[in-house]
Formats: sequence, C-alpha cells, structure tokens
Amino acid sequence: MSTYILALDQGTTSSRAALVDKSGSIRHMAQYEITQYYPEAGWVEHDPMELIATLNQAIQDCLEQANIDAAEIAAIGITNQRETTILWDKETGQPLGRAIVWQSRQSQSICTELKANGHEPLFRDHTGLLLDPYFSGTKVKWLLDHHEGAREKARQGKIMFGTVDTWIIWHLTNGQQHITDRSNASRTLMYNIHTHAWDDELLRLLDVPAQMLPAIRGNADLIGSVQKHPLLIDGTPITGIAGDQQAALFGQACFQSGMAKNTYGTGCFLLMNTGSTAVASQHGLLTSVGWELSGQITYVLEGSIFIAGSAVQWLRDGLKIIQSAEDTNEAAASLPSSEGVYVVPAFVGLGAPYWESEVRGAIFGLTRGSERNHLIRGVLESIAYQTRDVLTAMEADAGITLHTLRVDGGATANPFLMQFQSDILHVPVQRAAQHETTVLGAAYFAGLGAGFWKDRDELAQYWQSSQDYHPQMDDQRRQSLYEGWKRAVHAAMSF
Ligand SMILES: Nc1ncnc2c1ncn2[C@@H]1O[C@H](COP(=O)(O)OP(=O)(O)O)[C@@H](O)[C@H]1O
Ligand SMILES: O=P(O)(O)OC[C@H](O)CO
Repeated sequence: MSTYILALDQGTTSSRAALVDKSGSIRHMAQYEITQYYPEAGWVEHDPMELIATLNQAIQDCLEQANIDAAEIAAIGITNQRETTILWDKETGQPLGRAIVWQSRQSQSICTELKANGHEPLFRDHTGLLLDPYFSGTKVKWLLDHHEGAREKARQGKIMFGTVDTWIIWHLTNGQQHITDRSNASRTLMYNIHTHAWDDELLRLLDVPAQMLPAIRGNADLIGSVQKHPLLIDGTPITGIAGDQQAALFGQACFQSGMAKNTYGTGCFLLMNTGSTAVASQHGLLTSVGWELSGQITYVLEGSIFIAGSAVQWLRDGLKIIQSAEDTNEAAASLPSSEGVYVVPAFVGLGAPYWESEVRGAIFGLTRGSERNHLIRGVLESIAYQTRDVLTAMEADAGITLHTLRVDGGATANPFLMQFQSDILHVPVQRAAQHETTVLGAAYFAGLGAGFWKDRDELAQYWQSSQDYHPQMDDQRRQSLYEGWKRAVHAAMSF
C-alpha cells in the first residue's frame, strides 16, 4: 500500500528527506549537514557528489525511522536551493568541479561587463531578474570560460547544465532524465518568463549553448521514475519539483493572489503570490514563476535578502558572543531597546531591494555603554528591518496592503524577533504549525501530481498557525526606529 510521499529538500546548509502522510503531516524526517567550501573571498561552493550522498543518507534514515518498505512510497517530490549551478559530463556523470552556490560572487565581472554594455534592461524584461552573480546564467558562463574545451563539448551535447533539482533527478533516474521545472528555470537568467522557454537572445549574450540545458516541466508533472537507486524501488514516480522558496510558499498554502510568506533561514526570502500576472517590479524586487499546475502559471514577486540567520551564526561562530542561536532571544529581550545601535549585515553585499554587491557590513550608533546585548539585538532587528524594506517595495509594486505575513524557517523560533517583526511591519505575523514548509511544499506538488491529494482546497485545510504575533508598537516609535535603519543602510552604502 502506498502510504507516504517522500519529499527531498537539498538546501544550502543541509539535505533533508521527509515522509508525509495523507493528512499532510510530516511523519518522519532526517537531515544531514553539507560541507561549505570558501576557496576565495566571496566564493561559496558545494561538492555535487556530497549533495547526493547526504540526500541518500537522509532517505535511508527516514525509511529506518518509519520502519517501512520503500514500496510504501507513492511518489517523490524534490525541492532545492535555487540558482546553484552544476555542470557535468553526460557520458561519465562526473561534475566539472564543484557546484557554484547561489551566494557565490565569482561571476561578478561578467555581470559588470554585461551591464556596461547596456544589457541589463533586456535581461530584466525577459527574465524578471537582474544582472547579479546570484543567478545561474553568469555562473554557467564562468564555468564554461574556466574549463578548457567545455564550451565546445557543451555544443556537442556532451556537457550538461543543471540546478540542484536537475542534478538530483539525473541521479534518481540513473541518467535517464535531464529535467528542471519552471520555478527553478525562472531563476537562471536564461529563461523567458513571458514565452516560458529558454531565451536564445540571452543565451547568445551569455555564450551558453542551448544543447546543455534541461527540458522544462510543470511542478506536478510526471517527471520520470526511479531507476537503479540503492534505496528506492524502480519505477517509483517523481511527480513534483520546485525551487525551495516557491515550495515554501506552496507549503504555506499561499494559493491566492496577494498571499505572502517569509522564510527566515540563512537568508530571508519574502514571496508574494501575484496570480496569473507577472508584476514587473519598479522597486528592486524579482519576478519569477511560482509554479505551473495543470498548464496554468502562477507568478510571484520576490524579495531576496542574502543575510539573515547567517548573521546569528556570525555572532556564534565569528564573534563567539553566544553559545547557540537560541541565546539571542533572551539577550535581545533583556534590553528596552537597541539604544540607537544598528547592525547592517551586508557581508556579501545587499540583495533586494538595494542590489549593491560591493557594500559591506557596518555597525552604527555605538557608545561607551554599548555591549554584547546591543549587538545581538541589532542583528535580530536588522532581519526585521530588511524584511520591512522588501515588504514596502512589494506592496508598492503589487498595489496592495498585506493583512498577514505567514512565516517559517529556523529563526522563526525566536519570539523576540517575531514580535519585533510584527511591530516594525505593523502587520500580524503567523508562524506555521508545520515549520518545515519547504519540504511540505515539495510533498504537496508530488502528491497532487500522483493523485495522493485531490486539490489545493484539500491542502489549504491542513494549514495551521502555531503562534500569532500582533503589532504592539506605537506609530511614532516604529517610524523613528525605521528611519534610523534607513540612515544606517545609506551610510553603509556610501562608505
Ligand atoms: N532561535 C533562533 N534565533 C535566531 N536565529 C535562529 C534561531 N534558530 C535558528 N536560527 C537561524 O536560522 C538559520 C537556520 O534555519 P534553516 O531554516 O534551517 O536555514 P536554511 O534552510 O537556510 O539552512 C541559521 O542561520 C540560524 O542561525
Ligand atoms: O537553501 P536555502 O533555504 O538557504 O534557500 C536558498 C535559496 O533558494 C536561494 O535563492
């Protein structure tokens, strides 16, 4: 009997596998950390083989915990860190070096040159993105430029490109399927969000051969089936894929236009469902595909914040002023305010809505009385302020006012941060009862594709809030705190 959907989430810091049952609950989950490589300043890389090995370990643990046979898996759903770029040899399956991670800046000079040649408006119009090293396109070009003969081999169809979803599917299907989905494709800088195909004009500018690109599918399509996998049964269907932020939006049941979620992990990713309209941002946000279901495209507006929870990790591992991320709650709450201290955590530049890749982090407002807790509080507040920057831009772009923000991700475990977030936005914040909304979203896509669940209405019933935070701060204080943040950001940018 098929009792579970197996959902795989290959993220920036870890690989997870989860078994989700008919009631939409995660029954078992396992997680393995992956190694981060920093070969040069601003570069971040992963070992593609380790991504697969850790996923397999997680699958094995999950099956053991559940004490089930792999035959009980009805279908598989995949979600992944987006934009991260892998090239591999079609014959041997060997990757060309490491995966270039979304945070990595090694293709900055390619972006600068394309911008200098006036190409940014074209990229922006066709892809909904910007010329920033964040996205896959310039990473692919960089890899082809740095591996001798790779471009020619790619032209001959011997080298393949994939984001992490594509790489996982290649492995699950024993090299039978070279496929991505629209949500991942729409983060590559090579996909046209209006024609819904790879864009030849952009491929020419990037000098990327079309032969190396995967086929594109809808999010709950039958993508392929498992072949010769050490843990899974041959023929198990793969019926869902989505980039992790779109999967989290889906897992949060934000199915209606105007609904939004924010995920507080390594970075923060605020996504709003804009329905069938691709809203072109005038305020530094990105337009991407949320999902395609039954041939219907849903678009999203996205604000990508590069540093959020990773600034908390910096307090722990860099400054060593906390033992664990949880310590930040008590430290911040012990003060009546940050007393004018602002931390701008622009460690890898600033993403939305500023897109300033050269700016670096700064601390403002220190006095002789400033101490550890001010810094900790400043870091947590910076997460909330950056979210307000993005939400303000989003409301202006979409022409709507948000009534509630659904939240998920590791840092939502911090009550101080969640209350401050609600205060600074002046919007209620609802923490999802199922915290693992990303993996859940992948399961939902796969389950819809496999007929495990009937429709989105059924899934919407499973959503619950575990905690609601309501705004308590008076308008004047909110305004003056936020104005201080804006001054701090602009001072950092002009440094
Ligand atoms: N109680 C907490 N307060 C603040 N930040 C936290 C807390 N718990 C975890 N975090 C932060 O959340 C992040 C982990 O969240 P997670 O959703 O697992 O991220 P990712 O999916 O990006 O790996 C870490 O950067 C960590 O510093
Ligand atoms: O793996 P996460 O959760 O840090 O998400 C990474 C994003 O997909 C990058 O765009």
